[in-house]
Amino acid sequence: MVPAALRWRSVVGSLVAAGRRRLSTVFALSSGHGRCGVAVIRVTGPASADALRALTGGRSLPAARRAVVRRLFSPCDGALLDRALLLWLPGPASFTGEDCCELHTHGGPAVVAAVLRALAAVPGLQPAKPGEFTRRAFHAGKLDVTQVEGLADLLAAETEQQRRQAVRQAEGHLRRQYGRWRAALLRCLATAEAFIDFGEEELIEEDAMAETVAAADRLADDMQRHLADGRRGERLRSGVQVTIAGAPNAGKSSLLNSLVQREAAIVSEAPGTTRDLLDATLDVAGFPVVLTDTAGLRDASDAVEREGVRRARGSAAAADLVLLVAEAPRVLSWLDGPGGAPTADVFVSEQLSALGLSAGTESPTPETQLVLNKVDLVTEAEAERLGDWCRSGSGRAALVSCLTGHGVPALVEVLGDSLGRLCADAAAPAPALTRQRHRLHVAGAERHVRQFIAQVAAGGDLALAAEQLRLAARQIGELTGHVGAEEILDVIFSDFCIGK
Ligand SMILES: Nc1nc2c(ncn2[C@@H]2O[C@H](COP(=O)(O)OP(=O)(O)OP(=O)(O)O)[C@@H](O)[C@H]2O)c(=O)[nH]1
Ligand SMILES: [Mg+2]
Repeated sequence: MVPAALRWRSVVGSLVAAGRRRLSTVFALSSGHGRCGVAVIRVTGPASADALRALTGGRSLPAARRAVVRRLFSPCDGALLDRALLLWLPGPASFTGEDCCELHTHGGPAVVAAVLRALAAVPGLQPAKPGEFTRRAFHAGKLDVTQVEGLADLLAAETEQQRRQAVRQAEGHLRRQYGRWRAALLRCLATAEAFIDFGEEELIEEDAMAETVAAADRLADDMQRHLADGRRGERLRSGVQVTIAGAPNAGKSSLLNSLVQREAAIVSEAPGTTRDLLDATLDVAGFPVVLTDTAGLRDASDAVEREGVRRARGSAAAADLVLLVAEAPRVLSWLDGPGGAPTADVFVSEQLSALGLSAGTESPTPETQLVLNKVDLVTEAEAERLGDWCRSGSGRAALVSCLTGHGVPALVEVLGDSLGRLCADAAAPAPALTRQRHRLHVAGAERHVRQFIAQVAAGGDLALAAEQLRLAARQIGELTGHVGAEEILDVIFSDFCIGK
């Protein structure tokens, strides 16, 4: 009878040799850290089968892709570690394209630590770096860079709409669109090159070139449409900037607190309470919002307040949406004042310029939603009159009392509709680009395609024109990672989880 320790040593010994001649195999805890019911530990690489055998006391591998329950032992001394659910996922039909296995162990930190120690003792195995599983999937051609980005976004998604956009990108929606464009570019390039080689011998039909130019034109238009999305996909990914602005004491900080449902900002009856910008994140109808409270806008004598006002104006100018807060009683007296009763739109633009928020000629005035606060201080009839007046404009009425909470749910609904317009529709058939990187490459590709068309139209050298198509295809290649992916992957994985 061979002693258990010796038996285990011989299992380890035979694996040492195997480990040395093979590529690396990596493992990591893929589920979250801390105490939990079940922890998922993943292994990928050629020694995955050895790892499974080493931890199950040399038993044969389970059937592929069938969950089995087995006891796990330390490969060093044969000690029982846990009873776990195992999955054997042989390549290439696995996430990474390599042989993989998953160990679903009990989630206690000591169990996880013991199983990770046991895996580290298997020859050829080493801990995975952040994003290493996904990097291997990319190198196996399972994912392109846009899908890797989609996965990163899916892991970071905090709202429902972000999740929807990210999951579609991870599933390959952008990949397919860019793949079609690249294929179309290569077809155009092939015809152009055939013309260069054989055109003079009249082996190519005359209208083949005209068709190629027409196809390039359609492609450039597709790219242009894709770019003209008002940054809606990027906004959904990174959050919509909503700035609360208005005169001092209008109730801006009170509104921020009502929307985020906590006392995030200081509220007081002294005008000029808020000095600095205060950000709070919030999920409105599944859309991610960064809500910013600002200093009340006025000509301040105090230097600190003046700086606050400057920052407030900057935040409003850069915002996707401004919530312009005004006090309902003041608006009423303004309506009854000598200026008569102009429409709500006129009021908004007058207010924007009086507060120094209208952008002038350089940048467009930000989208603005008027919010009339302190409706608890006006009569019901007056509130009704204000509501009608608001509806006379292009915006929707938002009469609230931050003190009583009246009208806040209706404002959230109005806000949700605005966000729906400002963000990409995650269910739309045409996927939206979600990063500035995408925008730069698509814009570059479109520019080259248009140059190709212009050069052909001008009767220029076809070889030079064809070079533009090659450059356009290169831009799309960089976008999807067919060209120069490593640097982009390094950036993406720099904040990726270990175990993914
Ligand atoms: N009656 C009434 N008072 C309100 C309401 N909302 C805010 N207030 C009061 O108005 C005062 C100013 O509120 P804040 O939220 O600090 O106003 P603000 O616009 O942030 O003011 P600054 O930061 O100074 O520009 C406080 O005394 C609040 O309690 C409301 O709906 N009704
Ligand atoms: Mg304030």
